[in-house]
Amino acid sequence: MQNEAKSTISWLMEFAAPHKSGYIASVLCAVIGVALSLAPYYFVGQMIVQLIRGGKELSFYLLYGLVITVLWLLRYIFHGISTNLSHKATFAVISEVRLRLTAKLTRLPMGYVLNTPSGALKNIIVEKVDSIEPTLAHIVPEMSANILVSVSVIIYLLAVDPRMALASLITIPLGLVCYMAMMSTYEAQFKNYVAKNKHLNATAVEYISGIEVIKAFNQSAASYEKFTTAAREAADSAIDWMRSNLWYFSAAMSVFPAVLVGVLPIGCLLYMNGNLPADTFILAIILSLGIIGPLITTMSYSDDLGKISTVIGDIAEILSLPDMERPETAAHLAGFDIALHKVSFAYEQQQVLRDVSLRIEANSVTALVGPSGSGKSTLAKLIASLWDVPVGSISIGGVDVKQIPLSQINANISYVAQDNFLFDETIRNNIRLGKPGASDQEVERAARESGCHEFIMQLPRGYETPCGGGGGHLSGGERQRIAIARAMLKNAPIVILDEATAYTDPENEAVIQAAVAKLVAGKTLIVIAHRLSTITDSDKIVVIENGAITAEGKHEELLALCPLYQKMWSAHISTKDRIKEALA
Ligand SMILES: Nc1ncnc2c1ncn2[C@@H]1O[C@H](COP(=O)(O)OP(=O)(O)OP(=O)(O)O)[C@@H](O)[C@H]1O
Repeated sequence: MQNEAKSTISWLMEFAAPHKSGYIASVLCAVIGVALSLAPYYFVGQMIVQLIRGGKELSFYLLYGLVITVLWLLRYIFHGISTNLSHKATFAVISEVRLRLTAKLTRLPMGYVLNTPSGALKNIIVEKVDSIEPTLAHIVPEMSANILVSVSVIIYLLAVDPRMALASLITIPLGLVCYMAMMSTYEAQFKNYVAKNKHLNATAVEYISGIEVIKAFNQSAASYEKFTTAAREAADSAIDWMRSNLWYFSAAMSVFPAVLVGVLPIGCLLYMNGNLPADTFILAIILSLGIIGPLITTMSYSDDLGKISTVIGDIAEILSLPDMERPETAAHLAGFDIALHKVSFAYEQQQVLRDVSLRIEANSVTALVGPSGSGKSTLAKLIASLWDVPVGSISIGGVDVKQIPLSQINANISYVAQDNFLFDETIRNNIRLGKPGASDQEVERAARESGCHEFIMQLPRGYETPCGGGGGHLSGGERQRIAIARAMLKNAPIVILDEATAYTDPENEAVIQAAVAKLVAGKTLIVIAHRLSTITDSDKIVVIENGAITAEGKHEELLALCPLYQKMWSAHISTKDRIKEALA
C-alpha cells in the first residue's frame, strides 16, 4: 500500500509544507528562547566566580542580576512567539488535513464510506487529526530547539575544557540504554492500547445505538458486561504498558540528570591537583546542568512521537485509498437508457452479482424483484455509482459510467434508499437538499405531491420542525416520504427507488404509489419492491436469484413462465389475504 511506502515523516512534511515559513520562524524563535534560558547559567557562574574571588562591587552583582532578569523575560517572550507561530501553522495544517480527508471521502466509492462504521471515520477526522497538534505545534519548534541548544552547549563546553565536557556526558550512555529499552516495546504496546480502545469505542457505540433492542430483549446485563469487559481490557492495556515502561522510564529519568555524578568527582580531582581553575570548574558545573534540561525536555516528546506514527498511519490509509476514477469534464449522454454488460461484483470475499446483462429503456419503469439477499440493491447501487464495477460495464445514454463525472451521475440519478438519512435540520431544509436554492413554494409543492404536507402541518413547528439526528424524530414512513419529496424536487431523469414503500401501511402505500407515479412521469425508473402488487404495471420486471437474472418480462408473462415469480406472487397474495382477514 502507498502509505507503507511513504513514511510518517514524509506525510508530516507534506502536510506542513504549505506552512514551512511559519514553522521555520517558530523554530528560530524557539532556538533563541532556549539559548536565552541557558544564558543566565553563564552569568550566575560569573557571579559565583566573582563571589569566590571576594568581589564586593554591588553594581556588578546588580548589573548581572538585571541582565539575568531581562534574559529570563526575553526567553518567555521568544518562547511565546514561537508557540504562537507554530500553533497558527498547525491549526491551518489540521484544518487542511480534515478538508483533504472529507474531500477524499467524496472521491472514494460511496459504498466504502457507508461500509465503514461512522464512529471510526469520525474518530479519524476529529480526534485523531487533533492529536497531530502536540507533535507539530510543540515538537517541531521545541524539540529541534532543545536538541540544537544541548549540542551547542556541549560544543562550547568542549571548547572550554574537553575533560569536563566528557565528564558531564558520562551518564548519557547509561540513560540512553534505559531509554532505548523503554522504546523497544513502545510501538507494539501502543498498538495494543489503540486496538483495545477502538474496541471499547465500537462497543460503546453499539451499546448506545442498540439500547432499544437491549431493553426490549432484556439483554442489559449481557450487553453491559460486553462493554465493561472492553473497558477493563482498555484500562489493562494502558496499565500494562505503563507498568512495563515504568522501571526503564524511572531509570532513564534518574540517570540522565545525574550529570554531577561525573562532573563533581572528576572536577574536584583536577581542581585539587591544580589542573582546573576554579572558575572553569564552576562554569562546567553550571553548563553541564544546562545540557540536561533540554535533553530531558526532548525525551518527554518521545511519547507523542511514538503515537504520531499510528495516527498518521490511519490518516494515510484513507488518503491512499484508490479514488473512483472519473473524468472531470461532463460527458455527452445520448439519453437516459441504462445498459449492464456482463457485470459481476463481490463485497470483499462474497460474490453477489454474476454476469448480469440488462437493458433498461429510457422513460420506462423497471422493477427488480427476487428473494432477500439476491443482489437487487447491489445492482441498483452499481447503477448509481455507489461502487465501481470491477468486471463488466454499465452505461448510461451509451456512455460507460466510468467516463461520466460523479457530479454528472449524481445530478442525473435520484437514489431513494431503503433507510434514508435525514440531517438534523428542519424538514424544509431536508427536502430542499434535492434542489439547493429551491423556493419555499417549490419545497411545499414537492411535499404535497409526495403526500407529506398533511403530516408535516400537524407537527408543532410544521416545515420548521427539526428532524433530529439521522431523522430520529420521525417515523420510518415519514422519513421515506420526505426522501421521496426530496427526490421529486431534484427532478433527475433517472430515479431509483429501493423499497420505497418498505415502511408504509396499506393506506399510505396508496399515497406513496400516487407520489411515485408523479415523481417518475417521463423518467427512467428502477424500483426494487418486495410488495409485488406495487409493480405489476411495470414495463419490465427483472427476477434476480442468487446474483443472476433468471427471467425478465411483464407481470403476466412472468406469471406464465417463471416458477420463482409464480411462487413469490402466490406468497405475496396469500400474505395480503391474511392481512385482510386479520383486519376484517
Ligand atoms: N455493504 C455490504 N457489504 C458487504 N456485504 C453486503 C453489503 N451489502 C449487501 N451485502 C451482501 O450482499 C448480498 C446481496 O445484498 P443486497 O442488499 O444487494 O440484496 P437484496 O436482494 O437487495 O436484499 P433485500 O431484498 O433483503 O434488501 C447479501 O448477502 C448481503 O449480505
